[in-house]
Amino acid sequence: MGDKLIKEEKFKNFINGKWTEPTSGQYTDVINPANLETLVQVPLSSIRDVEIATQAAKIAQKKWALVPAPQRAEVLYRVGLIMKERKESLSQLLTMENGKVIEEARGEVQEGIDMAFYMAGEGRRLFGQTTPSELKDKFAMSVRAPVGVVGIITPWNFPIAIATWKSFPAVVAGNAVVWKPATETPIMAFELAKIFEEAGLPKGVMNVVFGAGSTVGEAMIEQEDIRVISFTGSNEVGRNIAGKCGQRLKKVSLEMGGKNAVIVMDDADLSLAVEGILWSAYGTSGQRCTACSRVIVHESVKEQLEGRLLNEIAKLTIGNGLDESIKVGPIINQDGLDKIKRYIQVGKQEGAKLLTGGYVMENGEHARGHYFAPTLFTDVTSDMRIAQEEIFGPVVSLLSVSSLDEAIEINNSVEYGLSSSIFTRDVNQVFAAQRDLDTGIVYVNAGTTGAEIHLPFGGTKGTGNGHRDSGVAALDVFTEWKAIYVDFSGKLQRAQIDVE
Ligand SMILES: NC(=O)c1ccc[n+]([C@@H]2O[C@H](COP(=O)([O-])OP(=O)(O)OC[C@H]3O[C@@H](n4cnc5c(N)ncnc54)[C@H](O)[C@@H]3O)[C@@H](O)[C@H]2O)c1
Repeated sequence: MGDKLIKEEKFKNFINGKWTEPTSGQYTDVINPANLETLVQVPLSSIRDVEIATQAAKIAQKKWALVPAPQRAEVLYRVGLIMKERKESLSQLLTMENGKVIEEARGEVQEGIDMAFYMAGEGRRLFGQTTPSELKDKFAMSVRAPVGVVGIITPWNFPIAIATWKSFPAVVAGNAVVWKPATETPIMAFELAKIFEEAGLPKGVMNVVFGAGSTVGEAMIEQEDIRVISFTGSNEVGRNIAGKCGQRLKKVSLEMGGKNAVIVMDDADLSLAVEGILWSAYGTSGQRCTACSRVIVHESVKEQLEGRLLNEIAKLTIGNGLDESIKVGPIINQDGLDKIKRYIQVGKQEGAKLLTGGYVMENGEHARGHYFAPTLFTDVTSDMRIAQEEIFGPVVSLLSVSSLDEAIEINNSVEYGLSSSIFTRDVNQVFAAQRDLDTGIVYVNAGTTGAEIHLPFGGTKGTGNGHRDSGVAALDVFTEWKAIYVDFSGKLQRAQIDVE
C-alpha cells in the first residue's frame, strides 16, 4: 500500500494539535485513479469527532483572535515557505490522489503558495473604515471582526488550492477552522495540516476531520458553535447545505458548478482559440468548475474550428499524470465515469453529432484506471441537456451562431454563471461581451480557466450565493463588520435627535 512519499498506512484526524484516531474506528481506502492502487486509508469520522474538533476550535479561537493580525500573518508566511520548499513532493502526491497531470498539480500547489504570501500581507492590512460621525466630538469607524469557528467543506478536484482560498483568510482574520476535505483526496489535507503544525499555528486553530459528507459535513452544519460554513462542491449538495444553514441563520458561502463557454467570433485568432479551448476543456480531464464545456462559434468559422480542434485532440496523450508527457489524466472514480457515459448517450439521443471520443478507454495502458477519451460533439443546440448540464468530464459541445448577441444569449441561457470567454480582435465586441456575459469571471482571448488568487473567484446564478473565494472578497465571508462609536464629548449625545 501507498508509496514512498506517503509514510502512513492510515491517516488520523488532526484535532487540537494532535493526530487523533476517529472515535468511529472506521476507515476507507483512498484510490489512485490513474492505476486503481490503494494509496492510504482515511478515517470515516463520526459526529462525535466533529463535536470534539469544534470545541477545541472554540477554545483556541478565543486566544488566537487576541494575537495581533501581523503575527497571525507570520504563521501563514511560514506556511508559504514550507509549501514552496515541498512544492514538488506535494505536486506528486496531488497527482497521485486526484489524477491531474503533474504540470497542473504544480500549478495548483503554486496557487496555494501564492495565497499564503498574499494573505500573510493581509495581516498588516485587514482594512476597516473611518467615517465622520453626525455628532460633535464623536468618532466612528468600522472594523472587521472574526466570526469565530469556521466550517470548511471542500471538493476533490482542487484538494489544496480551494482549501487555501478558504482557510488562509479565515486564519489570518482570527478564526479557528474545522475542515472536512473530500474523502477521495485527503492527502493534501493531511500534508497541509502537517505544514500548519510545523509553521507554529497554535493547537486547535486548524482542525481536520476526515469523513463522509453525509456524516461529518452534516454534523458541522448542526454545530451551534460553527458560525460560518464555506462550501465548494456540487449544486445538489450546496442547495441542501444552504437550506439547513438558512434554518439555523448560519452564514454560508457556496461555490458550485459551472457550464462555461468559450465564444469564438469570426475575427478571432483561431490558433489561439484552439489552444485556449484545448487547455480549458480537456485539462484536468474537464473536471474543473471553470472547465469549458461549450464552444459557441460564429457559423462562418465553424468548420475550420472543428477541423483544427479534431487535429489537436488527436494529439492529446492520455494516461498517468506523473508521466510528464501526458496531457490528460484520469477521471476521479467510477461514478464520475458512469455520469460521463450517461451524458454521451443523452447527447446522441438528442441528435448531437459525435465528432470524436465518447468512450471509456479500457485497453492496454488504460486498462487499470478511469480514463475517458476527449470528446467533441457538434450541431448541438442550446436546449439540449448536454448544452445545459454540468458533465464534469472531457466533453465539449459545439454550438454555432450568427452574431455576438446570439452568442451572449446562449452563454447566459444556462442555470450556472461561473466563467466565460470570448476570442475576438474587435475591441467593441470585447467591451460589449465583458458587460453582457452574466458570469462571475470573464476572459478575453483566453480559455475559461486560469484564475489568479488576488482576484475574487466565484459565480452568479446557480453557481453560488453571492459570496466569493480568494482575493480580499474572501475576507467578507470570514469576518463580520463591527461598527464602533467613540463619544469623547463628555455628555450624552443622541444620534438623529441631538444633531444641531
Ligand atoms: N465554483 C467553484 O469554486 C468550484 C470549484 C471546484 C469545484 N466545484 C464543483 O464541485 C463539484 C465537484 O466536486 P465534488 O464531487 O467533490 O462535490 P460534492 O458536492 O459531491 O462534494 C463536495 C464536498 O461536500 C461534501 N458533502 C457531500 N455531501 C454532503 C452533505 N450532505 N453535507 C455536507 N457536506 C457534504 C463532500 O464530502 C465533499 O467534501 C462540481 O460540481 C464542481 O463544479 C466548484
